Amino acid sequence: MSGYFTEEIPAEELTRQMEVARGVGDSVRALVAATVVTDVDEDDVIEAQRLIDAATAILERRRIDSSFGIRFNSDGRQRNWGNAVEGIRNPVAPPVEFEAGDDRVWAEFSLGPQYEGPPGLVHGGVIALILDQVLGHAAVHAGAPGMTGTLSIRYRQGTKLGSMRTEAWIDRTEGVKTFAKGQISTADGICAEAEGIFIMPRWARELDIDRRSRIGDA
Ligand SMILES: CCCCCCCCCC(=O)SCCNC(=O)CCNC(=O)[C@H](O)C(C)(C)COP(=O)(O)OP(=O)(O)OC[C@H]1O[C@@H](n2cnc3c(N)ncnc32)[C@H](O)[C@@H]1OP(=O)(O)O
Repeated sequence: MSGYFTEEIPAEELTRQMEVARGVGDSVRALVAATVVTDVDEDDVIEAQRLIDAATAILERRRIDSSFGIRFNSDGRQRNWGNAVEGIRNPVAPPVEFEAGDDRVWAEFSLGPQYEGPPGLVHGGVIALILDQVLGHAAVHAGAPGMTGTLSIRYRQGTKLGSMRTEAWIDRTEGVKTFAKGQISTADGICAEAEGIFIMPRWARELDIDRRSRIGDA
């Protein structure tokens, strides 16, 4: 499957590139939030738009001819900068940065006004997006990665925009299927719970173990 790359960037250089990528990503994230909630006069909006279009023209001077994909570096780090949940250079991504313990993965993060569904609450599709990723991450962490086959979500209460936590763990594995569970919570308690089945796809079952372990990475 294309979109997985191997690269050799010296460790210090990769760290420097990550700082630049995070910087531009964070700036555009702030821009997106400001665009949603700005209350300035129309002349200022039009002036801002002119500057944004100029910035876009600079970024488009040179571009890769595909989506970003996943790039594995020789120092063990990976770049998934285009990922919709974790991608540091993708302004659509909050980004959510996962941590891993013995039996689960988790992340604390914040969702701003650009993720609104019902007034003041996170859009249900955004909740699903994050739960898909955290459950998939738990499958990878358990050494049983896969593509999402089925994802079921129970929305227990509205999730207020702002700070929240997500976590996930593996319930069981059955052959090529990994059953994961997880949740999103705020200061109000658990807001949504999910169960997912992650499946090592048929084409990946043929790969060697090292390449197969990368399937769930995203
Ligand atoms: C570190 C970074 C962490 C990254 C986390 C990543 C999280 C994000 C993950 C995603 O967003 S993945 C993108 C969304 N998902 C997809 O695009 C998947 C699209 N579907 C497929 O690619 C295939 O349909 C799929 C891989 C799910 C299954 O195809 P296969 O041809 O491998 O299935 P096969 O027919 O061989 O069936 C294998 C087993 O899975 C079962 N199965 C197949 N499809 C299923 C399904 N959809 N749900 C539940 N079970 C399913 C099937 O019954 C069977 O069970 P048994 O082994 O018990 O017989």
